[in-house]
Amino acid sequence: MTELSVKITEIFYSLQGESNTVGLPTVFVRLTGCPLRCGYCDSEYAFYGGTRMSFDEVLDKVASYSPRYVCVTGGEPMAQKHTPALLTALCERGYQVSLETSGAMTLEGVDERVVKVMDLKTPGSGEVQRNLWSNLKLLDGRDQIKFVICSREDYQWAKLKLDEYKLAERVGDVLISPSFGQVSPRQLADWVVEDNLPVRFQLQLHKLLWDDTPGH
Ligand SMILES: C[S@@+](CC[C@H](N)C(=O)[O-])C[C@H]1O[C@@H](n2cnc3c(N)ncnc32)[C@H](O)[C@@H]1O
Ligand SMILES: Nc1nc2[nH]cc(C(=O)O)c2c(=O)[nH]1
Ligand code: SF4
Ligand SMILES: [Mg+2]
Repeated sequence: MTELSVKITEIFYSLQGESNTVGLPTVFVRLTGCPLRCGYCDSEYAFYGGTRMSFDEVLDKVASYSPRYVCVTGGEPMAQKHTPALLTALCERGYQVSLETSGAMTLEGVDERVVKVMDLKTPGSGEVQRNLWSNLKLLDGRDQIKFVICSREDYQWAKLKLDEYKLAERVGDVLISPSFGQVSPRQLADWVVEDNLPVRFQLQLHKLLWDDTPGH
């Protein structure tokens, strides 16, 4: 059998800056390439280039940090055909594996053990039409849904979707955060409190700590 490989932008060890494992030491595997173009994307450097690595090379690099948590991100990880197999290989090694995804591609075939963090793209992202709503039925109480808010209109849209799809009842956490530098964190926090929204508000911890430097 030929060995499977994936295209990788970076593998690094840092503190989880997002999701409900925020603050936990985590290895990040950032896969190259994304078919979306969210206006706020902070990972454009992962759109092109990258290095093709065999699964063994990826697994060895991850193991060199002896992590408990591994976060597979990108780019859009699900845009590479071998990502589901890589996720399973990471689970087999005993890591607690999470997947950061736009949910624009089907999540069918993703290992049950993987915690899926699916970003529902808002109108303000410019990619709302890419949301694959059928993915919602593949999420369960261990998974998370995320809204990155660019404006008051985005906030109102998120509120509607929360209600329409009963999102808070489907997943472990619905996360809401400001698009960095676009909406004031305080403003978004006030809206959430005012409306008693069933969400977990968050700021990207790594940006507060390390100022958006790649590799953190
Ligand atoms: C870079 S993306 C990679 C995974 C996948 N492509 C996605 O969009 O979920 C990881 C997460 O960072 C978020 N993100 C990207 N740029 C951001 C910004 N400027 N402010 C806040 N969150 C941002 C995305 O919305 C997404 O939830
Ligand atoms: N520290 C840190 N935490 C993160 N959580 C999700 C990230 C991502 O880019 O997907 C990320 C990232 O780039 N850095
Ligand atoms: S889907 Fe993710 S990686 Fe792709 S452009 Fe949007 S935020 Fe960036
Ligand atoms: Mg990031």
